[in-house]
Amino acid sequence: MAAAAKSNSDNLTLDKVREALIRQEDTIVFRLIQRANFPVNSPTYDEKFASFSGSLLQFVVKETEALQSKVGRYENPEEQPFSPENLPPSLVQPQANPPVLHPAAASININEKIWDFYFNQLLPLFAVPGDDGNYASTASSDLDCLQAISRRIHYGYYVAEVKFKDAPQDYEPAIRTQDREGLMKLLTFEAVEEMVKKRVEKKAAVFGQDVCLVDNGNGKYKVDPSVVSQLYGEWIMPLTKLVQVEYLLRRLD
Ligand SMILES: C=C(O[C@@H]1C=C(C(=O)O)C=C[C@H]1O)C(=O)O
Repeated sequence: MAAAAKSNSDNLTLDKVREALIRQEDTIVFRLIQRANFPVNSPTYDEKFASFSGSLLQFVVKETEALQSKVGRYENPEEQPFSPENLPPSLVQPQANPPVLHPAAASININEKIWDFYFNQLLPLFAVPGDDGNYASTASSDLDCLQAISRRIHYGYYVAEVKFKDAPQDYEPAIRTQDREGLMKLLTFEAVEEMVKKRVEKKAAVFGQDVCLVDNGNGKYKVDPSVVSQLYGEWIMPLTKLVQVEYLLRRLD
């Protein structure tokens, strides 16, 4: 949870936000490993489900998000739905904490981009071709992956907020001129990005090996560690930065 980032905006530090991102890496790696238990299972996506207007996957996403919305999931700014149309309202009493983020965060949802790269580019890199008939498990496992990745990317709101608060004099001129490129330069730390890619590759190797009592496993990984590094380098970090830029552009509204 975003406990560190949420209690009070004065408690928000870049170190704490980065710690939260590091913990989320574990979740993402484990969820990919879980999804890799099943082959691609294309009928989950390609066939219309019963009398529903879309696929089994779309049905699972819509129904799961409706339930989660009722129990307050989307009251957290970093939780953004994939199927936002006609979501039922939360039945949970809103928390009285003072808001940490600028209200603009609520208008930034880039889940369409996440959905697109996940199914069209990432999934074929780590799920083997084939069909074992486990479509329901496949769909919920996909949603688990999508939600973990989406939360990590939309956590960019907090990263941007803390960077802005730490150096408003640097960010304000670029925000006033709506200078996307300038903002992107200000918030990018290439050395941090290189460390993130190396660390997630190592996590995928450590978490995804077969554990045996007699030796150190067979050297095979459940998800190729270089795919996890690619996931971060090509999609997760660029999209986290996109969320940061979108948030900052509206930060003075
Ligand atoms: C998230 C941050 O902002 C940028 C994005 C990063 C990421 O998504 O991991 C890493 C470094 C920065 O270029 C950060 O500074 O920690």
